[in-house]
Amino acid sequence: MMESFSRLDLLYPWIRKRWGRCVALAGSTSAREDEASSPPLRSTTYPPWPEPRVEGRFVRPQTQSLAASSSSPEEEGNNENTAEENAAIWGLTDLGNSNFGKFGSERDPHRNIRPQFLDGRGAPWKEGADFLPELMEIKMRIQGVNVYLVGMPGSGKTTLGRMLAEGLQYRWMDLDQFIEQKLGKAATKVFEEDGEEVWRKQETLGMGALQTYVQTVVSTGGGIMQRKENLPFLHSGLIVWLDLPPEGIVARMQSSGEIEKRPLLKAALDPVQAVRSLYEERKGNYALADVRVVLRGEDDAVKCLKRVAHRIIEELDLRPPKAKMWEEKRNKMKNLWETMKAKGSMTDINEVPAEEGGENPTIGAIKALNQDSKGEGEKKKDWGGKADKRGQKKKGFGGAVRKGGEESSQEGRQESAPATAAVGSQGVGFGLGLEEYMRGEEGRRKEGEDGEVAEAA
Ligand SMILES: Nc1ncnc2c1ncn2[C@@H]1O[C@H](COP(=O)(O)OP(=O)(O)OP(=O)(O)O)[C@@H](O)[C@H]1O
Ligand SMILES: O=C(O)C1=C[C@@H](O)[C@@H](O)[C@H](O)C1
Repeated sequence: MMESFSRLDLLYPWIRKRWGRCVALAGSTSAREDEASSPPLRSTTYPPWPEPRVEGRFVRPQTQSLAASSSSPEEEGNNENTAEENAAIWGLTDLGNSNFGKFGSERDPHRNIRPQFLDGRGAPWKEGADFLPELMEIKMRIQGVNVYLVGMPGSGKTTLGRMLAEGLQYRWMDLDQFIEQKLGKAATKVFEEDGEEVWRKQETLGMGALQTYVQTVVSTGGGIMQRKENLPFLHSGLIVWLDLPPEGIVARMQSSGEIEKRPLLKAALDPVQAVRSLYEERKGNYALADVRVVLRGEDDAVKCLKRVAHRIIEELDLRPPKAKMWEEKRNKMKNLWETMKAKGSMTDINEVPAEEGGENPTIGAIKALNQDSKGEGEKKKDWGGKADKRGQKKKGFGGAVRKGGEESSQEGRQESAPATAAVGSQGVGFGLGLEEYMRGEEGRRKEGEDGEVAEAA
């Protein structure tokens, strides 16, 4: 039962940090060790959830329908766009019946409600309250940035993503579902009828659209780390790799009947071998995530989520992965915001001022994608600069599966992947958090004290 908020609840993360976690978390490297040394979880009272902060703030595009409402967000005192408007700015114009609409702040079903702790299938998730303090601590420490779950198909990104979003009281979005709804067909059909490249472009555009959101957990597609143009987007948030071994993936899918629902996987002669070779191909790229969570197939979703929470906190403690980058981003966004304010409005993404004398690489990537999708569509290079041999032949997950791994051994792929530093140097660039996030907690506190926005961090 929920009880009233006490001061101890607020202090709990710090108390735990000082006395509890040094035993529980320090130096634990394997998932099993994590489990064994978890701090005793308490059945806790928890504070009322704060009002979600306004997200998705952006200058309205001057389209016919929107021009009447406001040309200057400041004047109207309401400068948040709907999800569709943000998506339109990023080139996603035909959202149709998309899931994405749910994430518009005004219509967010999660707004103002307490977490109900349902698991991925809608069953009550009673144990959730036990590790709510950990979730609260994560929420405080990541300051509203998005969490991107990455990992192999079947690793639990959808299931755990929903639960994590609920626990953090974030929005949740499944990128696969979003694309499927936008294109009006299942991923497998897109791969078969239009080719992998079409899917991959939509993934990148979707990631771009998400850059105007904060406080969102995104369950990405299994191939998201395979494209370097997605990395600046992913690195604008916290990337969590759900690392479930191939055996666990196949066992889960077999027991839930999912394998039957995936015709391409079903067609594999040896599913474990097929998943394993895909895993080998990809693990070097997944390893660019900020947090790797080794999961066990036999653990239920609540246990898995608990491990996810522990690992995120552990990683934030051991080597704060993004603090510096987030700070830089806030500053960049502050400059951008001020420029946009000075202009009164912005009509086109192309008008975003180039940073440091060059084109913003993120925007450049989006533009290139848009152009490419209009024209012939030249063959993309993959990470290591090699031409993508798989092209339309590979049917994503299923394509690799069917080939039983013969094609997927890519020695040297890991070495050829750009280092995280190189990713950082592309500049996470654009889009996250906007005004609220730029100011950050400290800025907001300071604003409260002296009535004006202060530099965050
Ligand atoms: N911890 C868990 N315990 C048992 N089953 C799980 C667990 N997590 C997920 N599952 C089940 O495994 C299957 C795959 O999970 P899920 O769809 O969440 O993975 P995913 O990473 O989103 O996959 P994809 O990338 O293919 O969409 C589902 O049937 C789901 O119910
Ligand atoms: O692993 C992959 O390449 C894919 C996984 C799915 O989530 C979808 O994103 C799509 O089917 C491709």
